[in-house]
Amino acid sequence: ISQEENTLRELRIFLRDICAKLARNKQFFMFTKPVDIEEVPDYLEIIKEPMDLETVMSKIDKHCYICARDFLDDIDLIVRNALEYNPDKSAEDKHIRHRACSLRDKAYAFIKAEMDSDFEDTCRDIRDKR
Ligand SMILES: CC(=O)c1csc(NC(=O)C2C[NH2+]C2)n1
Repeated sequence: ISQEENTLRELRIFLRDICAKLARNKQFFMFTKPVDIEEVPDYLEIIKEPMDLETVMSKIDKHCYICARDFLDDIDLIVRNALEYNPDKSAEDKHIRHRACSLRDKAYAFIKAEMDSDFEDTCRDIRDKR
């Protein structure tokens, strides 16, 4: 098995651990599964590229992420979608926007804490030459 495959396997192990920790957090339950269109019928009229933590987990297993940056781009998409769909001054919208910002900060903090930067640099080199 090539050194590249060893590196990408280790990346997947890191990302599964971080994604599981985010999905376990009760604060983020509204981000753990795709929005139910029966419950929120206008969601797909507003949000053109839905994303959620269960989908992120399945993308890890499908080898969609070659570096932590790719993973964080999908976390940022979850956050952006929540901010766009919940723009109002209402307490409910403010609450969801606050949780979305907390999700982003926790994800970035876990990556920074658990991944040394030269490991990410190695992953970027693999991505950039593919
Ligand atoms: C995942 C996500 O961002 C989401 C799910 S429901 C929701 N918002 C509401 O249900 C209403 C509060 N203002 C609209 N946002």
